[in-house]
Amino acid sequence: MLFHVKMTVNLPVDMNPERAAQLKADEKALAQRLQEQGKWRHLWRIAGLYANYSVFDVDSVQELHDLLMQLPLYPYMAIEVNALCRHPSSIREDDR
Ligand SMILES: O=C(O)C[C@H]1C=CC(=O)O1
Repeated sequence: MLFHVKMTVNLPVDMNPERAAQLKADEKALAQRLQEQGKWRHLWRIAGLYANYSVFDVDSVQELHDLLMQLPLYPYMAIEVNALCRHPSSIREDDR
């Protein structure tokens, strides 16, 4: 199942810089692990914003929920989720 996810990060302006750096490093490590596993299929920066558009490929809504909740930056994110399905005009045979 594919889901389009928008994540907007809002770190508190008074957050300790070392704490912020650690959260970002932990987030990057998990994001790269999930990409290697094929769960986090696309990750794009939204130009000009501390935000991304992502596509997740998961087995269930519950799995998506659990992945998002475990992101280190989750407490500081606004997240929007849209379920995707195949477009009848798509020429990509490998997309579900
Ligand atoms: O930078 C972001 O968009 C937030 C988050 C998503 C992946 C990652 O490494 O950090």
